[in-house]
Amino acid sequence: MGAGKTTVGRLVAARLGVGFADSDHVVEERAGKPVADIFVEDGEAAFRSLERDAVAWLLEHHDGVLSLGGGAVLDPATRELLAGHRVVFLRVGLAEAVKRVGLGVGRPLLLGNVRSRVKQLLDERTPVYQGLARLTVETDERTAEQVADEILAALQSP
Ligand SMILES: Nc1ncnc2c1ncn2[C@@H]1O[C@H](COP(=O)(O)OP(=O)(O)O)[C@@H](O)[C@H]1O
Ligand SMILES: O=C(O)C1=C[C@@H](OP(=O)(O)O)[C@@H](O)[C@H](O)C1
Ligand SMILES: [Mg+2]
Repeated sequence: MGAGKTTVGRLVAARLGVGFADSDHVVEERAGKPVADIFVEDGEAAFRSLERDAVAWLLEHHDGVLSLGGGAVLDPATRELLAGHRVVFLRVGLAEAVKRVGLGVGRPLLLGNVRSRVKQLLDERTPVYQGLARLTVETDERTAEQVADEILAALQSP
């Protein structure tokens, strides 16, 4: 969270002239409410189930750039579906992630102590992200535009 997946994904899609989708947006559309409300009213397991279905649907039907929520790849079935896709890991450091997510409003997993939650999630998830990524891009001290440029350069080189 806060790595810039939604922001940078949209920029990369615009520069390539292809479609853009974000799994959180599809989940919100299907549920008819924001992610934060799904967590509070239905629980994380319900969110993960909607997320798994949304990602599976998007990987089959959406052509272009897809941004996932930060926890989507914790699901083994989702990881399998991503095999063969050009997965990009946007790496973000603890301090920068905390700065970007602010109070964590809209990101229910960060409520409470944002810094300690971000640290815990980075520690748990970084090996998963590294294992899946074809390309890893550092995002600290770079604008979203610079991150998008780096992804495009790397994906377009042979
Ligand atoms: N490289 C960057 N540098 C500074 N701010 C950024 C960068 N990428 C994204 N942001 C900002 O950080 C916040 C979180 O970005 P977002 O795209 O929602 O991240 P994610 O989808 O990975 O959680 C947004 O306010 C966005 O404008
Ligand atoms: O990391 C996570 O588990 C989550 C990340 C969020 O998306 P972003 O990574 O786009 O903020 C959103 O899917 C939900 O709040 C859970
Ligand atoms: Mg996002």
